[in-house]
Amino acid sequence: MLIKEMNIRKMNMTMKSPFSTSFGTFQVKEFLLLEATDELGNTGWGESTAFQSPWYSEETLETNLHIIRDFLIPLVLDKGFNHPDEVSELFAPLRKNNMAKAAVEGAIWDLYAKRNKLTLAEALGGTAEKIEVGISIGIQKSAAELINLVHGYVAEGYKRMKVKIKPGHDVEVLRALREVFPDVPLMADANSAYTLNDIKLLKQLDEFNLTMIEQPLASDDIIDHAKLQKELKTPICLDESILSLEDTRKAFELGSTKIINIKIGRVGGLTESKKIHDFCMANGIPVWCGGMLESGIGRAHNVALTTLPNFILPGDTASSSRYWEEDVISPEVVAEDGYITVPKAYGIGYEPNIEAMDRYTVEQFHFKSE
Ligand SMILES: O=C(O)CCC(=O)C1=CC=C[C@@H](O)[C@@H]1C(=O)O
Ligand SMILES: [Mg+2]
Repeated sequence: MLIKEMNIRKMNMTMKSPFSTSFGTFQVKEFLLLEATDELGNTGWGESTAFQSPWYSEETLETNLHIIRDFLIPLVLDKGFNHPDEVSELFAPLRKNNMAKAAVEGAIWDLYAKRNKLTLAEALGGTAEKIEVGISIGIQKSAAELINLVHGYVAEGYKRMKVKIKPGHDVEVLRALREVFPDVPLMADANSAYTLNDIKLLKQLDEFNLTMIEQPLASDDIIDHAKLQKELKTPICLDESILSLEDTRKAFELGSTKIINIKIGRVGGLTESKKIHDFCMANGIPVWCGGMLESGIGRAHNVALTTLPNFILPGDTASSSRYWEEDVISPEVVAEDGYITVPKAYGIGYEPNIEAMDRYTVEQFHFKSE
């Protein structure tokens, strides 16, 4: 498989409603889509999950554009690959920049699957025909508004509710939710908003029977999380702190986490995601697939990854229509009664909707080998 062309699209799409977390609020989403073409004219698609601002991680849309254009594309262009696992080996000498790497690697995984007449799920070794999904709900102005939203998502059949918390918006909100929904699978994501000084408060969360608390402490920490886990009944799930298989191993050995949220972009691609999945499966740590408010391309990659057997807990990959008036794939991703049926078409299994894509493309950068 020889990579002959790469195209970068800078996208600008507006979400139906703003999304608020402990680190900020956004509604306009600018991101990159990547298209790789081989010598036979097959194409594959990838998405960068970096946001415009370095809130969730240090990567941004612009740092990704720089790394992809100036470092990653020159490495893959005119290069032959037998398997997409070779891409992450090729990128290994370049430090971090995982979301940039994952975008390019993802396009090559899709290309590889299509070229070999496999679904991306099959290419990864996944077998599930449908996957269970939950929903992630941003911080709302009032508990009443949150309760209202949760009523709607429960009625739609989503398998678990994830709510965002931050200091001043935690115990009372969860208590209000639990009063109305005593049995709904519920978890809280703090996006690193607390420190060990908040142990007393975090211990109070044990009374709400949460499936897990996601990333309560610093985004680069695994030491304090281990101390906190000893004090909590509620399992800790690490998100931001886990950038690789190595991080996973260390967090597991320290006892910092009982569950891992795998985000393809955060860990540098599907190959690393699979390694983390396999390690967790061997060590009895359940995993689930996190979301980064992706368009259909990234969403399709998440669906494929989730078909691996240790994705035991429902992920964040909700229907396209939960985020977008119009998605950039056809058909759109649809969750029915909390399940997404894994598509049977080759590669990511959803067709890029080029007409729609063009409407949201602000700039393109094309690279072609002679
Ligand atoms: O619906 C989704 O795609 C998940 C959204 C979500 O929960 C997150 C997206 C981006 C950054 C964070 O706020 C958060 C997370 O940390 O998991
Ligand atoms: Mg998170």
